[in-house]
Amino acid sequence: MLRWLTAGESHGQALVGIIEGVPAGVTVGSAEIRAALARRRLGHGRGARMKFEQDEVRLLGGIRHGVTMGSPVAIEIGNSEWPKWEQVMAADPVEASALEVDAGTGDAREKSRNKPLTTPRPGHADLVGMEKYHLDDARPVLERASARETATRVALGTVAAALLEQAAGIRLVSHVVSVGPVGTPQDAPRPGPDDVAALDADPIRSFHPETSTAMVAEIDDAKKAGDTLGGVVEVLAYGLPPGLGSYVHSDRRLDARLAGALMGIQAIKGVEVGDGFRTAARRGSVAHDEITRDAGGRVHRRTNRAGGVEGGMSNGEVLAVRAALKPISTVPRALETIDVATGESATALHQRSDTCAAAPAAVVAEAMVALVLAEALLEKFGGDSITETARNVASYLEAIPETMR
Ligand SMILES: Cc1cc2nc3c(=O)[nH]c(=O)nc-3n(C[C@H](O)[C@H](O)[C@H](O)COP(=O)(O)O)c2cc1C
Ligand SMILES: C=C(O[C@@H]1CC(C(=O)O)=C[C@@H](OP(=O)(O)O)[C@H]1O)C(=O)O
Repeated sequence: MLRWLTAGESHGQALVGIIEGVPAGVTVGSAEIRAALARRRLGHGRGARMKFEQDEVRLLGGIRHGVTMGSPVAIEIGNSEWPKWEQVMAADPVEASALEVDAGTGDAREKSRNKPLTTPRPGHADLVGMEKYHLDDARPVLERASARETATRVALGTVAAALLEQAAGIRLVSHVVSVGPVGTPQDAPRPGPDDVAALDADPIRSFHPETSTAMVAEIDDAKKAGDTLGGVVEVLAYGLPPGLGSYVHSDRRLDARLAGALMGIQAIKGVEVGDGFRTAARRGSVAHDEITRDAGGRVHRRTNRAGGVEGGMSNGEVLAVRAALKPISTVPRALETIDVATGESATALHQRSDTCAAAPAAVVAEAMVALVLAEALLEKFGGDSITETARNVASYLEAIPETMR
């Protein structure tokens, strides 16, 4: 069983993630985790914070000399901006004078950071969070509702991705399909697992150069107008064996688990497996993927409209899932809200913010898919060491009759 958990606040000292159930023998270390975290910081439309903040990775347990030991893997991501927030986000009580906004001593900026946030942003967790947890300040809400937490998921996803590749040769790639109204043409080529460097080099993680240019222009335009944008991201997984997940019960369906994991990312409002909503508009004769043999005699689907999942199970084709991201809710031209301190009408709080988070959201979506697939892979194949898992995958594939593969 693979399970994981994260903790930590956006402006806290550090984020922490633990993943338990990783077999021994997976080669992974801080270099890979740092590289994945760097990819999550990329993307045109990211705000100022991404430029000056560093992710400081420390592996606290579960990995020795670059190889997992079978014990829980614990990862800390330190926040290099912590000294500025040390008093505001201190775990233990601090002297009131250290937090008084107008005390006139110490770091005035840190003190202003402690001002109660009472004008909740429409579209963020602020207002409902204050109602639910009986708070008169949005600070404790936004600290955890913030997508800063996705750094931990990307770190844990890196461990899951290493497991998938080393046990079964599964490789993942993520890209941005649309930004606001600017979409990649339907027939544009999709990236393969060897295209990751090209995607990392693109300003918006697009695989289509003309669309990328238009996406960047759209983001610049929205930013100039004091506005924000959403988009659609896609994750592709290559090399999946058939049979991950199951049709036998709703919560074992791979598509249901992927959808839940993707919807669990901040600001994701829709998920599509394969052609999803587009399939609903087709007739059956052109909606499904005919089963045939390729030139090499291997069974495959002529098309992949299903996105690699049939009956809640991976079918051996490329897995393709998309997630729709709503526009950033901290809108610079500030939306109407109320001041919860007075009950009067106000404009929503606005500090620095991302204009569009599509590129990092793609990397986060890839991590979530890796975590779901790793869990499904271990569920089917087990193994306390990666060699045991790999052996189980190989013998399962060999046991599928020739007439079916
Ligand atoms: C990678 C990423 C970065 C984000 N950056 C911001 C941001 O800078 N400002 C903001 O208001 N929301 C940002 N968001 C979105 C908020 O986290 C999200 O709107 C908030 O959690 C409310 O969305 P929900 O209703 O889906 O929970 C970001 C989301 C992601 C995935
Ligand atoms: C810090 C990250 O994203 C943050 C996610 C976020 C939000 O509301 O979700 C708001 C912004 O933080 P702040 O309000 O402090 O500028 C983003 O920078 C990150 O992705 O590492």
